[in-house]
Amino acid sequence: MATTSVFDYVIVGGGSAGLVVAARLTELQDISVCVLEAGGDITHTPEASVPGYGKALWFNKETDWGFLSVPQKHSEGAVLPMFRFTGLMQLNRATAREYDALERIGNIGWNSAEIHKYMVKSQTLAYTPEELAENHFEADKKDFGSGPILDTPSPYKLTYRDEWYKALEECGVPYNANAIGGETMGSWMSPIAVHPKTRTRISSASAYYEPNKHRKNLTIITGAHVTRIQLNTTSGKPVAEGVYYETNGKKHVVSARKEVILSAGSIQTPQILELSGIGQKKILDEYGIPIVVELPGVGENYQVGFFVAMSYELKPGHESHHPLATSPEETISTITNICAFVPLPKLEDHQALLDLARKSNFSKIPPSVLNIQQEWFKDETMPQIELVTIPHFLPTAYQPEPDPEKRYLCVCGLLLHPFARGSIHINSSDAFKHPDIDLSAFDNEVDWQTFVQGAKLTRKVHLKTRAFNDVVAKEIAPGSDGDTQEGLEKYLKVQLVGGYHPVGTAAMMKKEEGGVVDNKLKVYGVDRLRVVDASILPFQLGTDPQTTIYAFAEKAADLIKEDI
Ligand SMILES: Cc1cc2nc3c(=O)[nH]c(=O)nc-3n(C[C@H](O)[C@H](O)[C@H](O)COP(=O)(O)OP(=O)(O)OC[C@H]3O[C@@H](n4cnc5c(N)ncnc54)[C@H](O)[C@@H]3O)c2cc1C
Repeated sequence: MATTSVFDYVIVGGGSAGLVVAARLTELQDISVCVLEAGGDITHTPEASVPGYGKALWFNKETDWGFLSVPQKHSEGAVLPMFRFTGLMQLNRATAREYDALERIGNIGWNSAEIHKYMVKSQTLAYTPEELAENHFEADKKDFGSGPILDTPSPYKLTYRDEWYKALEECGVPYNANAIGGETMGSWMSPIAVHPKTRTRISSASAYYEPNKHRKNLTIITGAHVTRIQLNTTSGKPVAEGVYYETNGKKHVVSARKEVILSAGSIQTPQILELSGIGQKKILDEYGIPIVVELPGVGENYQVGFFVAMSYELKPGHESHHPLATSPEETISTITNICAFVPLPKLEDHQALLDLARKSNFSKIPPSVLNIQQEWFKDETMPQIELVTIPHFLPTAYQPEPDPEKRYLCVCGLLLHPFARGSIHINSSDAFKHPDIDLSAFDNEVDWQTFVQGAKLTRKVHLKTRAFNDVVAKEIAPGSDGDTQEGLEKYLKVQLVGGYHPVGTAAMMKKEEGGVVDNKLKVYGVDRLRVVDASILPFQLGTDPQTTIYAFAEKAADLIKEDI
């Protein structure tokens, strides 16, 4: 086995977080960084750069890992696809209280003011004054800086946008003119990450890597599958000295003079830790991996949220994505999302849900987090359900093919703060074998009943409001099956999708509560090893996570620089 090279920092994973850290560290010219990415560089392929082509990447071996969950025993044995490709590109932020909760559970220096500072650093408001007015978006300039991620409006105009806002208002959910200012409750249109001139997707690859790829101190090796961390255990506390990886069946090791940074995402970061001997002894023993650091929280605390989509046919005169459209101008319409963030009191039967939550025992949730989650559940303004409209056809058993003459609307209902805690663990010592991904979907009645109420709200908005009466011709799915409690619940179980936002498997929490990293993102019990990706989030945020992950990675880069 040959040592290929030595760098100051080795980053595992060139995704959303990893490339931000690489770009910021290599601003220091005397620091060398190597990023190892298992996938290829797809930044300029039409599938990755044209907004709306995202679906072409799902289940595509070249671009998606093809992860599947283990059968979900509380959801009729469903095996859910766990896509790992970013498809939509909504740039949303959580409420300020959610970021403050990071500090409330013991992570000093992680609060809304601090995260806001890094959101400002990473994001630029790229709306013209006319676009702000047209989108009823009262953005505050202090929430943006001149960072590489551009927040832009979709150029596609929805014919039913204002009716949708009014329909939500009829259901008690007001319009929110600045939902990225710290309070997300309400309905609004999400800013998107699409370049205003080229109409190409903005990602950490296009925004943080492309402009800096000429740097002599930045090396990216693609097709490099990291198999484990090189740990030196000869002098007391184990030290991360590099990583082992494989390219085209050839084995390599790359050394890190200063640190190894794991940014392999919520599914593979815990996998790599376990393969390296960091995790639960019982699991590592089972696969013959010598234990280096016993850290029971690795791979636990997995939260992903859940969603289900419903499908509507629009009345003549209303526009949406043409099912056969492929040009960038046309496919961009599929990411023109109006969304609504709905707290519990806006759902029917919310008192019953509160009673249920009070009586339930969530033994897998650490006490400090559970207190906060119960507090949010009661909160009049903390969203628990998100409705997202995606203006295109949804193939279902009810109607597998679109009628090209007609226009459709698909609406997803998401459970934002699930009480379920799943896990991701290795099932082999082979680094190429997918780990067991268990969402624990609906292992508790509170999640399930809240999800059902969210679906009822979705149907009410689209079928029972005056404002939307002239917009929807009919509901295709679940259609009349949704009129009975039994029929609706069956539909939700069959159409359930595991969320796209996995977090929590290397949580930034106290070690005794199941934490894996401290507030400097250092792995407990190991020197020179940090985690910087979505896995550090100890709880699910009620938002799309990308902007938060960029901000976390920006902060992580500063934390690392402080130690140089
Ligand atoms: C379909 C879909 C749509 C989404 N839409 C949105 C949205 O609209 N807005 C939003 O905010 N968020 C969205 N998300 C979520 C967002 O994409 C993720 O939360 C975010 O990318 C997570 O960042 P990360 O750095 O933790 O992991 P990733 O971005 O997944 O990066 C991890 C990287 O590590 C690499 N890697 C893994 N294992 C290894 C290994 N062993 N060796 C080498 N490299 C490895 C992976 O290939 C990957 O490139 C969406 C997600 C999906 C799946």
